[in-house]
Amino acid sequence: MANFDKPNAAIKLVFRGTFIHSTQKSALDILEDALLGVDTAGKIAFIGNSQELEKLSQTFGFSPSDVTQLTQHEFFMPGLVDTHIHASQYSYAGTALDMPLLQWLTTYTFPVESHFKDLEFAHRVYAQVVKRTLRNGTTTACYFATIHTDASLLLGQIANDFGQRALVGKVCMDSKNSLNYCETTPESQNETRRFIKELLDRKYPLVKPVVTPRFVLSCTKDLLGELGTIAKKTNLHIQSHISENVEEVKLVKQHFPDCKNYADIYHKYNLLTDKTVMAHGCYLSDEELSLFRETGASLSHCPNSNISLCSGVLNVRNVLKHKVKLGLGTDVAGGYSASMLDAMRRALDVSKFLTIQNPEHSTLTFEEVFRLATLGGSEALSLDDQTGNFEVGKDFDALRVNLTVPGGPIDLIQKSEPKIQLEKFMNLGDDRNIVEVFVAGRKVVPFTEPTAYNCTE
Ligand SMILES: Nc1nc2[nH]cnc2c(=O)[nH]1
Ligand SMILES: [Zn+2]
Repeated sequence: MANFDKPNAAIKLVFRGTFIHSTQKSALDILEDALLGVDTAGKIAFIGNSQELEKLSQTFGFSPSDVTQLTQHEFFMPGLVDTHIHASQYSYAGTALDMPLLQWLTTYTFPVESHFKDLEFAHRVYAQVVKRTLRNGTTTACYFATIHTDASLLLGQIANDFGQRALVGKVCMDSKNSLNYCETTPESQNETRRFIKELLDRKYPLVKPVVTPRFVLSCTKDLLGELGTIAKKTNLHIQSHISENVEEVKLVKQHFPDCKNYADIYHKYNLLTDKTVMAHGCYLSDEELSLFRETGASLSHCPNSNISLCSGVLNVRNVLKHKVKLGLGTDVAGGYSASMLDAMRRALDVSKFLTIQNPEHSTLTFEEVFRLATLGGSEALSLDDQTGNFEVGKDFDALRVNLTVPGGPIDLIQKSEPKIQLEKFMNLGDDRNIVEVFVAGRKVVPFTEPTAYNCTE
């Protein structure tokens, strides 16, 4: 039986073919020879069996000749959700991975981020990262920008122009560092308020601000307190980093001797809410994970970054056992790849590495990792009422995947079942296989470039 609500908007797209997604009940739900309709508001109006075509076309008022048929080597899957990515670090992605976190920040990261007061430079980098991630199937991205308000607003504008769903954070940091890449406390507070107001005033349908203390070592207690208050008043998302690296955890303990543990510091300043996403968490204790569970805060697992900066290893199985919401992140440029396909592969690698170390460890399956990259990510960002899978009423955020594109990376395609096709795509595929990307029902890849971005760089 088809799933649908009463029709309340006209249908603009209907697809027939294989749909693969995760649900609450199952990491992998495969619908073969299915029909999915998208209404003019970009929402999934119905999903059902193609035998119901006649009835659905009458109920929803579309013509069966308008149905787009997928080939046998194609399927639709939900768009990928990158729960943690530094748009500003994209300019040096793939380089500078020879130091641990704290030295890496002062040697490479802060000098590059300082350049984003130059809006032309910011425009170039931000347009590239939005395009690259969209091409790689990231329909939702949770971005860190830099401390610069106007450049952060520009990132919001560019995501909106290209049609990517995005949470955008102007980074807050008022603790002195050797490079002077920081703000005063009042500056950080006032500019955060201005950033939130100006971004909300623009009424971009898919782009929202996120309160972004960089991490506790970059912020004074006054600033953390004020950011907690701002997030509470505005009911906005919050993002930061937690427990990524041993040296960082040690310093945090020294700076906050009164707090029980790292998670407790954020909690004390009202920064652990059901709209908080914290990156990494490699060294969180079971007690801290329980606090995440109680507050509804989530974690972003960034395996490429954790390996590349030799930071640590997150035990995802243990996080899931504690019922903490969890998604995947690329963490560009600590992670060298902006592709969520890479994040999925590295998540599997890390899990297998844990099994090598301890054969009792229960390795993640590719189905579970698929879930983390889609529905899990949307839950981690508290956007699962809008995106993450193909439930009726959600926005149609989707990738049309074709395993047999000419010159593509996947050979030896036999007529295989959808589950095998998905596994092949996850392990061997790349952006050439992502032939179309939809966000809220709008086709955003291939690009119909806004003319302002029409450059060949
Ligand atoms: N990976 C990573 N960790 C951080 N902790 C504080 N800032 C950062 C950053 O930019 N990247
Ligand atoms: Zn990060």
